[in-house]
Amino acid sequence: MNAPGPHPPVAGDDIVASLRGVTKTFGDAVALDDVSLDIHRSELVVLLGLSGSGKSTLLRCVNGLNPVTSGGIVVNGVRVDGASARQLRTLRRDVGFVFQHFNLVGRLSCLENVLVGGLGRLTIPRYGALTYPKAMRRQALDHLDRVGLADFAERRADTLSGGQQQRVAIARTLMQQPSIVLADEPVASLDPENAGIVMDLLFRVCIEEKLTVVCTLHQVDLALGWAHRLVGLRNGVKVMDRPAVGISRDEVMDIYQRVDPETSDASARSL
Ligand SMILES: Nc1ncnc2c1ncn2[C@@H]1O[C@H](COP(=O)(O)OP(=O)(O)OP(=O)(O)O)[C@@H](O)[C@H]1O
Repeated sequence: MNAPGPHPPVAGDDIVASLRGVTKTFGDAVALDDVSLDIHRSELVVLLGLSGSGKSTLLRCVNGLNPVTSGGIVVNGVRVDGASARQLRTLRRDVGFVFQHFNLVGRLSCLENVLVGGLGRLTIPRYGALTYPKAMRRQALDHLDRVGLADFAERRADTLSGGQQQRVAIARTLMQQPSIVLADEPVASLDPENAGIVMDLLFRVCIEEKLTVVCTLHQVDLALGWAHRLVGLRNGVKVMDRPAVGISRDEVMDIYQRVDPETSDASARSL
């Protein structure tokens, strides 16, 4: 596997997702606290922070899975908070989601799992790979080839290793033809070697396709190697938002310092 990419310049300056003063609470727990953030087209943003700092909640707010408590989110021109169910369905067709646990249908073949990514473009449901249009089957095979799994097309997904399953999930996301990809700790359940391979693959194809990516990650070195921008969360507060170029590992590790809950707000906001 090649070394991480050289931080290619961001292709566009236009903002495709914008969060303004977003707060999300679950009962008494404040998962996001007045977070504002702009994501630019083709930008690769990595969210870092301790477990429970609000990273997954932020991703889920962006595609409307978590309604915000206050504040506003606009994605591809659509106001997510307050969007109708129909608007959300349309939005989600354009926003791919890569999950930690892959979310494949284990009893289906790899090819059919990838084809599922294209369902949003069809008007009637399909059962079995052969019921999809031939052009889509060819496309799905191409995506499997791209992630190095063309030979596994007919294999049941649940017979693959975790790393292979995540590669199928990446092919499924490509099949969806999204403009934005949200990835929630996509390699958290993989061993370090496979984590590196899968992350390199995900970032590489997203950069090649000029996709906008927001990814939560605990692997700081991978984030430093690939991301255009690093955003740090601590106790739901945005404590860092910087281009990845020029930032040191120590500065990134600062995000992971535990803080006294009595003073966390003040110290976090002052960063
Ligand atoms: N559905 C929920 N109900 C209640 N509390 C929740 C819910 N989802 C998240 N939280 C709380 O919100 C806070 C942020 O959680 P979140 O999962 O966003 O953190 P995270 O940074 O993604 O953590 P991890 O790295 O472990 O995935 C935590 O205190 C969590 O317990």
